[in-house]
Amino acid sequence: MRIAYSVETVRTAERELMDRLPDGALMRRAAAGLAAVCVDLLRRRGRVYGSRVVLLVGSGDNGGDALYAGAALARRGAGVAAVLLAPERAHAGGLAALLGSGGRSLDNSSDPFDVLAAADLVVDGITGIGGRGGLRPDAVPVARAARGSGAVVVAVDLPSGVEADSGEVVGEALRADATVTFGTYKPGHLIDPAREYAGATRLVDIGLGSVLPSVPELEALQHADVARLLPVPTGESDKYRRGVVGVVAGSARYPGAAVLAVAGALHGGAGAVRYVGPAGDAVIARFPETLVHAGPPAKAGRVQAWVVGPGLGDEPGVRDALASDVPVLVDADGLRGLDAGAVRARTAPTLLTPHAGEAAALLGVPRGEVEAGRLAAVRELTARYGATVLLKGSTTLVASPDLSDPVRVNPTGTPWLATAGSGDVLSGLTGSLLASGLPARDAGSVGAYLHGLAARTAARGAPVSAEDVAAGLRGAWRDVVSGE
Ligand SMILES: NC(=O)C1=CN([C@@H]2O[C@H](COP(=O)(O)OP(=O)(O)OC[C@H]3O[C@@H](n4cnc5c(N)ncnc54)[C@H](OP(=O)(O)O)[C@@H]3O)[C@@H](O)[C@H]2O)[C@@H](O)CC1
Ligand SMILES: Nc1ncnc2c1ncn2[C@@H]1O[C@H](COP(=O)(O)OP(=O)(O)O)[C@@H](O)[C@H]1O
Ligand SMILES: [K+]
Repeated sequence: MRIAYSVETVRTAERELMDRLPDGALMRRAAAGLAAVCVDLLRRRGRVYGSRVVLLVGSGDNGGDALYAGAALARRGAGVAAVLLAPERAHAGGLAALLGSGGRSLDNSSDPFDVLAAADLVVDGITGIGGRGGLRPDAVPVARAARGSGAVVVAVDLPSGVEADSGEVVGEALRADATVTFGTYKPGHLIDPAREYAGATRLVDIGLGSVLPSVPELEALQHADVARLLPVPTGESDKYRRGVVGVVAGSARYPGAAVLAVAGALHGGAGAVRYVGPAGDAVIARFPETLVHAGPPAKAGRVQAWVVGPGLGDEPGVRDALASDVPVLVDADGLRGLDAGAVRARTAPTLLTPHAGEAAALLGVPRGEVEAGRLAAVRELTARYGATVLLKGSTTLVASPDLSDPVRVNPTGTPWLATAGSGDVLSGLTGSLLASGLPARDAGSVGAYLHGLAARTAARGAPVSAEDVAAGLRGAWRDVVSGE
């Protein structure tokens, strides 16, 4: 499991650890890890000795890390120059170490832009967890010059300008090729758009693990975590014990959504899929194993979980599903005008699966606001609806209404998933996991994980259709179980 903590928690833990260690020990550990990554990157491009390294140094400890790492690189023969954005406030110990190791700081007469243009590697130490509100105007020109040079850009702790706690990028930020972070990931490393600015992220152990609380802010499942959650039939199982998932989807206009949701549902571990709606013929033609019923859901027979909404148009069904006493996943058209009171009144779990546009409509805000602030949006939705929410998109998040549960971030997936109908497959799959007994947060995060993995494997750099994603689900399940 990859986990992330908020800045406040990280600072508290750092203080506790610092009290037990000699002065400067944490920064030395951080800088050593940072220097090792820089050495590795320089070696891949040639060699360390004689390479040209530029440090962008802000006024805080983030700049201190950069200076100490720069000193280590200078000792190995790199030519290291520091661009001090606030010369009088640069980390004194770090600056002394750099100068003492043969590095230099650029004074006012030197042109940082020439030096940046010739750099092999730029270390971004402008801001880390202390940065707020995007890069300040004085930092913008050097940040742009760094990005515009042919150098590899390595961010210290976080790409300067991104918001560590939310993953938001509210102004200009410096896009890195790699980010070296310390002690633990922060939300900005896992959530877009900040995650994209970070490039490949490496975590350096500085001993913080022993003082961090047991419950993180965010968690990202990995193969082994998902494998433990997958429902597997035993000798005692029969199709009803494995769970029946009811799919209320499709309309005369969108029969395909019903087919795709059923395709997903057939791969989620339930023992049977019951389809309810007007697209029964299309469903049976493709999946004869489906139990079809024209509706309404209340008369369709017992199920262990409902999926309601994909391609539903104005067809009925949402109210029936919500009135049931089993878990319900509400997606797509089912989310239109969804009554928060009706959801809150339910005794069984509800899982809402909006994309950014649907989330924005539910919250009454512009879509861009949800895309820019995914974590805040998913939390607000769980609070308003008292339901578990899976917010789809470039970073899929799953949050439960219980605030003590870490928000789950899905680490699989590919932008090729942005294709019509792939969300229908996800809702069928996730509903099937709900029917086989997974709690809503687990069903949502396992569903997103398998879905993203199937898409990534199916795509391998080329476009995929929603059908391809559904067809890849069995392989994804096998990969997870076998640990590949
Ligand atoms: N604590 C520890 O044990 C360890 C900490 N470590 C390291 O310390 C880092 C945190 O250091 P930090 O707290 O000094 O803050 P930091 O990120 O350097 O920036 C704050 C400074 O930047 C400024 N500033 C703010 N916003 C800005 C903007 N938009 N654009 C430009 N400038 C802006 C602001 O200045 P002011 O507002 O005062 O003008 C403030 O002085 C952490 O990320 C990690 O790298 C590691 O060594 C491991 C051990
Ligand atoms: N840029 C992206 N990167 C990764 N995944 C994405 C991106 N955009 C969309 N997706 C994923 O693609 C799927 C699209 O679902 P949805 O928007 O409901 O489409 P549809 O309604 O056509 O089925 C979701 O699983 C979502 O997380
Ligand atoms: K930085």
